Amino acid sequence: MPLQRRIDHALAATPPGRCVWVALSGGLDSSLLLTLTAAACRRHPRPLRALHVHHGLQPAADGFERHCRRLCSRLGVPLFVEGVAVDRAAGQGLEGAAREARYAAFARRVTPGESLWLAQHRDDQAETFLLAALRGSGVRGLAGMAACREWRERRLERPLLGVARSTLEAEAGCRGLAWVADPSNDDQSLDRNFLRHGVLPLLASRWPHAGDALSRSAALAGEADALLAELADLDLERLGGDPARLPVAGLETLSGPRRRLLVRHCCARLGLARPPARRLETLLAQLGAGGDAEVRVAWPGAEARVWRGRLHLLAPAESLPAGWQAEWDGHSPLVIPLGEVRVALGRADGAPARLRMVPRQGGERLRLPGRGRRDLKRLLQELGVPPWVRERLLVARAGDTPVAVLDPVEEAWLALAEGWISRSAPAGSPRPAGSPPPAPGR
Ligand SMILES: Nc1ncnc2c1ncn2[C@@H]1O[C@H](COP(=O)(O)OP(=O)(O)OP(=O)(O)O)[C@@H](O)[C@H]1O
Repeated sequence: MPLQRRIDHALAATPPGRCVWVALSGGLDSSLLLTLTAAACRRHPRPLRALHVHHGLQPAADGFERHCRRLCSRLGVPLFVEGVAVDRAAGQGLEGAAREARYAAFARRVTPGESLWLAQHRDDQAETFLLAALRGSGVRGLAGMAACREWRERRLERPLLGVARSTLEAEAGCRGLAWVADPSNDDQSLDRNFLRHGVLPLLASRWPHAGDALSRSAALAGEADALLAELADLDLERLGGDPARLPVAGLETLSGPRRRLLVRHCCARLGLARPPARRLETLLAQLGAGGDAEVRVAWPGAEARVWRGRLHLLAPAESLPAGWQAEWDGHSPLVIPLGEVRVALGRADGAPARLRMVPRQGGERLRLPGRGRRDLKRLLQELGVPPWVRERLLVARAGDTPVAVLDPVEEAWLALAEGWISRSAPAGSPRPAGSPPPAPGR
């Protein structure tokens, strides 16, 4: 299909009125994508904007921005430039850190409900497939980049994913299009560049359709991955349907591969990082060992615990700074170092409250309505509160007296002393403290 028609189709499939953003690096692919999309917008009018992220990592970066400005002004497309600070010390390599900063900038600019178009093409997909194979990935990694998917309530699309780089180069040549070359794309110490310049041309010299074949394999792996997700959903349904609390006995009825699949799938459903293969093996071996041994296996971005026969998948616990406590009147927003907690608390008789919020220390006793003074530890056991939740509890004290117990992550009062009531919370930020950040994906 001719390139322009491909983009026209993609735009026609975008609901009228929905804003389309083109992520414009200034390279050949995204400069061409913007040019084609601007032309398509004349036939299928949609609000169109370009977004350039200035990473500030190399002297050439100002030149990228200048090119983007020139191109957008020629096409009459509004350009937004986002400067980012790349955290080189984040332990994921410079490329990974730049990518994370770029996606954070995309999320800042592009509003939920809008579409973001990226210019990756078929040869990028072939490289991604090979990189995944060289890491020993399963079908999910081999599937590479999705042509279209939901991302943080936005629509992420790659309308050029089925198009060969050579086709894009030819089209840009015919149009006399200008673009900027990123010198870091020639650095063959980077794996992707080594594949691009060294390996793929060699493969293509023997198998001219190598790029096409590899990207077809990626698409087939994507289909297999979708089928596995359906299988995992069926298993999850059979085991009660709660991805955060899987029954260990039910898990043990599954074959090893299905058990691994289900745990990974549940992590994804919960927005948690999937466990690396070896961590997952450790976890499942501990489950298989049986008994009440306290199982706790953590990996970056998530952890798993077993309690009362269930495997709990959790965001990693965030702890409060040592010695932290806060004065609170019970109705103003309660802000703790983990975020804002949307709860309110008051005296039943309406008298003003002067409270101090402190982490639970142990040994607290509460006077419960109709039950007298009760030991908090026993009370939490009776309520079936898991140990890791007990560790994060805050106690509201009036003077020295504990009057309420708060789970700041669930934003819920677990116990209230006689004379105290939970009130409706002040309006505030929608993020519950401790909720995991959405993971960037493919
Ligand atoms: N600095 C940036 N600002 C905005 N979008 C970007 C930026 N860098 C990359 N992108 C988007 O992500 C896609 C993939 O990035 P990648 O680094 O593989 O491409 P590139 O070689 O820099 O640029 P191009 O794809 O335009 O030739 C780009 O096509 C573009 O849509």
